[in-house]
Amino acid sequence: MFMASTSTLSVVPRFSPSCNKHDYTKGVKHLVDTSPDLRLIPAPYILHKPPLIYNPSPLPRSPLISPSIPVIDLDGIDNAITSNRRESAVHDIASACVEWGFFLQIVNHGVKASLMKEMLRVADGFFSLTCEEKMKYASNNVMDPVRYGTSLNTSAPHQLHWRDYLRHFGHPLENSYHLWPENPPNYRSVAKEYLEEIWRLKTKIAGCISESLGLDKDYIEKSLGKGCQIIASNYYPPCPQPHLTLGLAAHSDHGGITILMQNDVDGLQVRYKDIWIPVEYVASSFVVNIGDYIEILSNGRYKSVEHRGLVNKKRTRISIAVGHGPEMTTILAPANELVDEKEKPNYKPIVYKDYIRFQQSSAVRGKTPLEKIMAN
Ligand SMILES: O=C(O)CCC(=O)C(=O)O
Ligand SMILES: [Fe+2]
Repeated sequence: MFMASTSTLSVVPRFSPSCNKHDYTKGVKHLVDTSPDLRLIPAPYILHKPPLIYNPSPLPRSPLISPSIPVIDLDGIDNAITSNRRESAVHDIASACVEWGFFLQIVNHGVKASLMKEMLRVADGFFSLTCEEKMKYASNNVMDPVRYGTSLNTSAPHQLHWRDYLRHFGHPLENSYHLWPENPPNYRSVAKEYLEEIWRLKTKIAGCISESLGLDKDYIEKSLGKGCQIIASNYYPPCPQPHLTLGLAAHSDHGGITILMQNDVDGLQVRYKDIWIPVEYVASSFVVNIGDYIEILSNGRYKSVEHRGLVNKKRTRISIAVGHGPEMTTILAPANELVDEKEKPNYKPIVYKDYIRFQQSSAVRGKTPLEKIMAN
């Protein structure tokens, strides 16, 4: 979930109890709401040479240089009568992996459109609370079960990004439900229903990925043990100079399977070979990508793919990413079935919790954290 460039401005967001103007730790929404004439973005948000590093202008839609993200239809994949539907979904997933690493949009996924909308509404409601109320959830500890914050998810010094976020654990619900935001008043009930549905959807997708790797259908699901689910709601307000900054720097996700939905404002891009492809909004769909955990488990057959978030001048973008990984104490390592005498493990074993801490202990993103644990 994070940043590839190096920083020299070294702005460290620090949290203080009062809500003074231009205290950037209060969030970028607070900055925008309290600066009606904001025409230039403050210096801490300006990234070095962003047009060169990030090329944020939308790419022309030519099939040669701008292929579209594969769309996979999950309708009927668990129905014995339409078992060919499953075969074709598994086949489509395997080819998307070869072409894209693993990054796709899914439709007919079984989650009600009304619940998706409601989840977006309560996330928006949270960001619209007073600054004082949001700051009750602010914390500098990246492992805290509930956190409101701004910019990147690290307490290391970094240049600011045009994003506020709310992150908290989901499944297993009993560990953190009582700590989730109390407002808006229906936040907890809607987020609970949403996260339970997304957990089930993840199980369906994990089955297809396992099969496409030639593993038993429940291989990945079993490998998660009790599992770990983290929801990150991202809020990107309009930005007067979007070409000078980013909402979220290029990163790969640390977990196994991320299921993301967004409002109808574009901004997500995925790295395809060496160019950035915009992920266009498809109503009622989810964007699904694998993270570092599945890259490791597959011994590199499937690659976690870098993605990033751009901002725009006109409209607030909201995205809700739900990541799924194994229990925190799990040792990440390639599946035994996928390594043998000829094919050695390509990654050094590491405890999941330590990998997350390692990834979030610095502002260096891209795929650098994963490269650091590669075996050769
Ligand atoms: O805003 C987006 O679309 C990307 C969010 C994301 O990649 C994340 O939260 O890990
Ligand atoms: Fe991400």
